[in-house]
Amino acid sequence: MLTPQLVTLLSDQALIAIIVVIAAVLVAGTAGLVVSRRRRSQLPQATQPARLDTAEPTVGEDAEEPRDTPTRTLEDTELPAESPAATIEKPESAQGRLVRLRARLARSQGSLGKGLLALLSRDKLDEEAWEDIETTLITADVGVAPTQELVEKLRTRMRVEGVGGAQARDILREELIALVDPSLDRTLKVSRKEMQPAVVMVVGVNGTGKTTTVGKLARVLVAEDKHVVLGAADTFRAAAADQLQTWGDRVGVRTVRGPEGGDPASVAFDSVKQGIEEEADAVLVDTAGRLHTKTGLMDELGKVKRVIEKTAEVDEVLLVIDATTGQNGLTQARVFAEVIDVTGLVLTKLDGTAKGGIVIAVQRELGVPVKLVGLGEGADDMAPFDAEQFVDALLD
Ligand SMILES: Nc1nc2c(ncn2[C@@H]2O[C@H](COP(=O)(O)OP(=O)(O)OP(=O)(O)O)[C@@H](O)[C@H]2O)c(=O)[nH]1
Repeated sequence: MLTPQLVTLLSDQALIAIIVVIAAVLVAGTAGLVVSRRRRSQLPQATQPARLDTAEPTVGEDAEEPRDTPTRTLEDTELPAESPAATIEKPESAQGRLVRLRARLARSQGSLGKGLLALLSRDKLDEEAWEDIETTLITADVGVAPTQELVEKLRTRMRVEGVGGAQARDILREELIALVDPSLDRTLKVSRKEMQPAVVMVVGVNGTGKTTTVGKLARVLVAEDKHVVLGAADTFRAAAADQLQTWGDRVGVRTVRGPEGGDPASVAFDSVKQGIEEEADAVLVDTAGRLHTKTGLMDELGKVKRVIEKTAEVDEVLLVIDATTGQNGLTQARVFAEVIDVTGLVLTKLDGTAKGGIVIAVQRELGVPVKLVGLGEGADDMAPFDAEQFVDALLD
């Protein structure tokens, strides 16, 4: 028989037993979970390939959820106003630039200047030596007629004045300077007239460095505290206007542009109008040179000039020639000179050629002075041309 005490004792023991069993079950369960978690975390990721959803969109399904607001275009996006003053550069003044760039010129033209000097300083100047001098000059693109003229003068002076290393250098220097012609007026007409800005058109075959020249010239003028406006009349190549504007932005100069493929004459007109309104000192107009026929070129450049002249006089037409193109450059120069009155030449890339003689040849050919020379891709690597400094650099 179960007494009440026994019942109480039994139920206490049963209670304890139940608690022990529950505790054991709980402990075992927790341990199992920990172990399985550890195992999972120890498995290398690579062995757990993500499950791929292989359902592919079918025809008519949109790639993304339809939306009820239209996608914003680039034009709609407002850019934060930029403070122009923060990025404006202070260009180097043009004065003394040729002196800074002299070493570069000397390096590229070493074979011309030093080659001539070495030949002239020989103990015996025989026919062979004179022939070598002629070849050196022709190879440096001086041109046949100026070469013969120079050799003739050198021969006479060396005979009359006697030969010696130091004298040879002086004679050569004098005769080269005479050939480059220091008497030519190389001043750029870039000063404001009574009521109007000076207008400069920059022309030349594409790739010669026209846009770069306009940009560099703008810097020269800004360094002289001149107020400049740029005209991107090279509407042929979209990037040309961007390129020009970048040059302008760097020195805080406005660039007037038109639509891509638009009428260059109308952009030129607008830029001059802008220059007049802003009372600018100078308007520099970049033009396209990508014209294959002389008639096309004449039509375009002639029209640009005529349209500008409705409101202002064109003060300078600068023809840009790539010095590395040699005879080709001369041929191009001739064509341009036939279609427009060129007032000055810009010889670019003189740093990249040993043929500095092109300065002499092209001036002779066109009867127009070289006014500027490009001596590198740097923003201030363009200098006003000076006959004496140029020859000194050749003979350095
Ligand atoms: N080394 C050197 N490179 C130059 C000089 N001048 C211009 N260049 C380079 O020549 C290349 C052509 O210059 P651009 O100014 O684009 O020529 P462009 O005549 O305006 O050409 P288009 O716009 O295509 O008609 C650029 O890479 C310039 O950096 C120079 O004096 N020396």
